[in-house]
Amino acid sequence: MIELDDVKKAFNQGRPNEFWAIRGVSLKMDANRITVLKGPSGSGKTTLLSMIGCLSRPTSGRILLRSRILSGLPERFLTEIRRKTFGFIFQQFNLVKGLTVLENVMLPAYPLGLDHRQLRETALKLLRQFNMDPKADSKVEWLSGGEAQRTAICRALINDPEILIADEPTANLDTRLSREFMVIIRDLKQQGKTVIVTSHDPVVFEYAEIDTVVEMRDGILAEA
Ligand SMILES: Nc1ncnc2c1ncn2[C@@H]1O[C@H](COP(=O)(O)OP(=O)(O)OP(=O)(O)O)[C@@H](O)[C@H]1O
Repeated sequence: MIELDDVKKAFNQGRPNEFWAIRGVSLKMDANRITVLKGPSGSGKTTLLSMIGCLSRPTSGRILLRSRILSGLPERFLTEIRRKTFGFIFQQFNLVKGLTVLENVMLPAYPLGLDHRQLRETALKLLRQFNMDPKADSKVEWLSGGEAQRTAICRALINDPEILIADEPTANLDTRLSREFMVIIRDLKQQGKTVIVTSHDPVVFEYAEIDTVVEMRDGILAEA
């Protein structure tokens, strides 16, 4: 489903502080699988994930989604693919303070211009699924860690993405909540989602339902 072909990424290219964060990664990720990118801090996991999720572009090499080359597409196509194909869960969950749980979940769908009432129904349905409906009208700043996590998951799912991308999703969670997160990920896979997670948390990469663990070191794949 996703193919990386000798992908490289440089920051500050051509300047004295030029840095190659990804130095040539080739990788295939199948649909409906859970893939974990693991590796030490600074090994390039987030950089690689953001290129897969069309949040940034490779300096060289190709990224293909269902055999379609993404890396050369103009920005507006890339944005559209990003919105419709990917759901994102970030380490700090990145919920928008001052807004309610329901408003946060609806946010990624606004640019798609859907009917507001229908969108609200979809968001409430997701919140019910994750037992967050009693908190729909609460401001996100008052949520517990587990509630913030479930809100972030609902938000990532609002556009019914095929691929869920999670960057260090358990970094701020205790072991119990981290395990709960993995159960949710497993359920999402059973519903047909493809999941790509970066993590250096053993609760994540040692979880039995993981299909593939890809290890990174200094911007390349570590030898198995
Ligand atoms: N915008 C940037 N400009 C310059 N260097 C960057 C930039 N973003 C990342 N880097 C560098 O690229 C390297 C890889 O960073 P990345 O965030 O991908 O690592 P990571 O494996 O996700 O680390 P962590 O586990 O700590 O999140 C790091 O050395 C980082 O300092």
